[in-house]
Amino acid sequence: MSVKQFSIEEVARHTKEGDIWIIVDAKVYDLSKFSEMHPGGLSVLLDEEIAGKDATDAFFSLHRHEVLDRPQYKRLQIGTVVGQEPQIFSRNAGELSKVPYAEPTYLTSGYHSPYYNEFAFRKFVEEVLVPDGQIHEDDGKKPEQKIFLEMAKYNVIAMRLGPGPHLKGRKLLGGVKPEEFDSFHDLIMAQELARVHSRAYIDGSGGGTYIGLPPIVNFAKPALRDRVLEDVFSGQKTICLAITEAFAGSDVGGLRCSSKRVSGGFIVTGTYKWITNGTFADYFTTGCRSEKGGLNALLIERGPGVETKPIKTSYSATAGTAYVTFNNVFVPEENLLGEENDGLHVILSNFNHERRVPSHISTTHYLIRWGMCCANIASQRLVVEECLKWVSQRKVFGKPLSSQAVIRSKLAAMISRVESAQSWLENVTYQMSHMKYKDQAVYLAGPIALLKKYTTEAAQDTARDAVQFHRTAPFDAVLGGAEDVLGDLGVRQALRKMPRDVRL
Ligand code: HEM
Repeated sequence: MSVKQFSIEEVARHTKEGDIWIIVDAKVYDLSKFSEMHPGGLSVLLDEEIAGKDATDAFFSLHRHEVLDRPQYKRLQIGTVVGQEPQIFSRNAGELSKVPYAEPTYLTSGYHSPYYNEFAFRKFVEEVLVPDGQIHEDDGKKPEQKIFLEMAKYNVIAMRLGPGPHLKGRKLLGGVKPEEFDSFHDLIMAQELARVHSRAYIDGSGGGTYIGLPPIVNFAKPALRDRVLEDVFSGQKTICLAITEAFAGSDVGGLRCSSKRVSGGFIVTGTYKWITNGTFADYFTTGCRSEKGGLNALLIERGPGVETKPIKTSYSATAGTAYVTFNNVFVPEENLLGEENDGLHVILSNFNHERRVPSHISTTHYLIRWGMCCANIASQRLVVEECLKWVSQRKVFGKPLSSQAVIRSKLAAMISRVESAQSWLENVTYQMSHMKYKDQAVYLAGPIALLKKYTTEAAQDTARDAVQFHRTAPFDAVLGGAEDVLGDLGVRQALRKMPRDVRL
């Protein structure tokens, strides 16, 4: 389709209320009708530097590029400027970013990595998960059923459980052979999933499976295991892990929910809180107190006596976080996981991607912590990319933010943090993929705990720096002058007042 072309002089004739044209990146926009509805107001568009002019710099100093890609604004474009070509393009789904440090080195042109072969997951994330994620991050609803089916089609649900025998015989996304799927594939998936920009949605689309299914893989009787695995891996049903109580928090040893032996099974009564995916899960992997004082690990199926209510958390309700009540629920014998009264072992061995391994309380969560590090570091990298873009396009007093040394110094710290965390993560992942499973807990639980500590501390520093660039929360830290700018102002004033007659 040919695009209409306008001369700069023609655009310059449209400068009045009800008749405003502007140019952004060689594209001509007719804002005549939109100007009344413009969230930034009419007057800024009527400004003599804007109406009828090339407003590219002013536009990118205030908006993200994606504003122009939204259908309702895209149609405001009526043509292009004669002799000019657009220079700014959005990255297509699956493509790599060209912004420095926006990709780990193994994905950056010109760099090498000792660790990775190619594995394409980004296209799936950006084409399938991102659009649905953006909708449900806002409306708080469960990810669409078609998303579970799409993930199932490429065995993504099974892959999100990490390497292990559950992948055997499956055709995996990216053509990876099941026996070759290792911790680095796992890392790539976790990091690419962070691109959805919605932690809650990622949890909603598989968080419960990640922690609720391993006990089934490892401890359920074959008939139950095969049925549940088929239901979950095919995207038909979902599972969650219910082991945190209002009374006990995450202290599984202190669980109060009770399971009483009856003919053919157990009767379960109790409540669980903060259960990810609980509002919609079909299966609940639980630990319940046994009459002998230990725990019974049971798979409870949604049915009579099972009630789930959403609870408010600090992230979106799309994760399906629930308060779960079991009221005299009958659980058949075949849904017992592992041995009776030995549920603590089942629960503490959880998060193992592979077979049954004796576990120790202090090492229990190391794999889940490793997964959190992957996602967290990837999110920090996204922040670095956003900040690099913003400081280059945002103009203050006629100069980009990046012209300020204090801004560049913050960026240097952000980049250093993310690169060091990624290198440490890759080293730990290399150990994971070369160590026998039973050795991992012994050698890696400590380093992963430290990596997690370093990563989350770094993320908080990076988030604090980033909001200074973007003029958003934390409220008082920016209102009345951003901390870094005020710090610089204070020191510069002190330096001006330095007496000439003092020396060390
Ligand atoms: C194609 C043209 C434009 C479209 C579609 C557009 C759209 C929008 C939208 C959707 C917002 C809400 C915030 C956001 O989503 O980023 C916004 C805010 C704003 N726009 Fe525009 N805009 C256009 C051109 C301009 C121009 C040329 C200026 C010139 C100065 C301008 C000034 C502003 C201001 C001051 C705000 C408020 C920003 C803030 O709250 O920080 N806009 N615009």
